[in-house]
Amino acid sequence: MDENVEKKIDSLRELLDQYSYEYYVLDRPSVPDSEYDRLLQELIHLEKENPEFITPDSPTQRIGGEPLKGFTKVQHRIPMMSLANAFNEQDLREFDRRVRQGAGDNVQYVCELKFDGLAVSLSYENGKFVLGATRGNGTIGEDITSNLKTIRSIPLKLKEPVTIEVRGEAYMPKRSFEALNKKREENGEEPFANPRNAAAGSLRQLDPKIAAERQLDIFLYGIGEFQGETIESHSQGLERIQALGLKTNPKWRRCESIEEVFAYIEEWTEKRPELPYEIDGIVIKVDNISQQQQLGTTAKSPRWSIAYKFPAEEVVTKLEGIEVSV
Ligand SMILES: CC(C)(CNC(=O)c1ccc(Oc2ccccc2)cc1)c1ccc2c(N)nc(N)nc2n1
Repeated sequence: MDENVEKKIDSLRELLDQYSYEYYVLDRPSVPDSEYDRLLQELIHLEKENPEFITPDSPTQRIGGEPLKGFTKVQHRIPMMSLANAFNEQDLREFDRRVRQGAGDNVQYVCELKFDGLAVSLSYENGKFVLGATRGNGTIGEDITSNLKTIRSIPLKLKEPVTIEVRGEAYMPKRSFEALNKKREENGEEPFANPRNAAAGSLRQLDPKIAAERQLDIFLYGIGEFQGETIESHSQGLERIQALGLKTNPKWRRCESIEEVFAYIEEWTEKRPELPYEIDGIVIKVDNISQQQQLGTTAKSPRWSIAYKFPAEEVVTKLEGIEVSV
């Protein structure tokens, strides 16, 4: 009897993981929600009757148990760095000149959208999600594993049993932000100023049930440690973590020159309002890893990457009838 139950539980988990991946990572569900819910209820029922088969990576374990008393500290083996800023074309040409000076003229860049959320690190051991942490001060962060487990686009099990630590940005989509603030105002609570604060506030909740209601999402954009595999370029790294079942943002692009970087910035300055999530700039990275190592880092940020920040949007406030722009 137990033999069949275990097989049934495993096949339900596999199916639910696949459906969850299609819905939350690919944004391309192959079954209606009702089918997913029916299978999940069946798995919950089977696990209740056979608790000895419950494993931490089961889809039923996403919303953990009791609220935490506090967050334990986590030391990042590889620091989580911040980005130097560029505000105009001249800053970017300066960056390009410095990169060519340090790594030679044959350099390619990768451009990515700069997500305006909370930088987090996800650790997987033999393909199982074991630790999620905030960036903190770059060296010491906080263990928010139970809250990150509630983000449906974070797989509890990778498509391969690798040991890897990846970095990315947890964020609140614009629609979730508007819905959350509407509810808060209806309940007489203080609305969040922006999706970034809302995401940070949600991940700082001690009760995972609250984080689970906040409909957060994530984009992974970097690899920290990767046991047994060497990555030659940043773009190859993005493709590899996507193949593992992790959610990356598809809008990244390889650029052969700083002129192509300008074109990418132009394109996304225009398209920014249509995006379903906030971005506050564009991140430019040298693609080749050995050139990254040649350029190295300062104490705070890599010399091979820079963030072009969009100009702060004009906020016009009416003060006693006169219009002022701040
Ligand atoms: C580039 C990096 C700063 C990540 N990289 C690192 O944190 C990092 C960490 C150790 C590094 O190298 C070291 C290795 C060992 C010791 C010291 C440094 C290099 C980069 C970054 C930061 C924020 C980003 C963001 N909001 N959006 C996108 N799209 N990309 C982003 N990329």
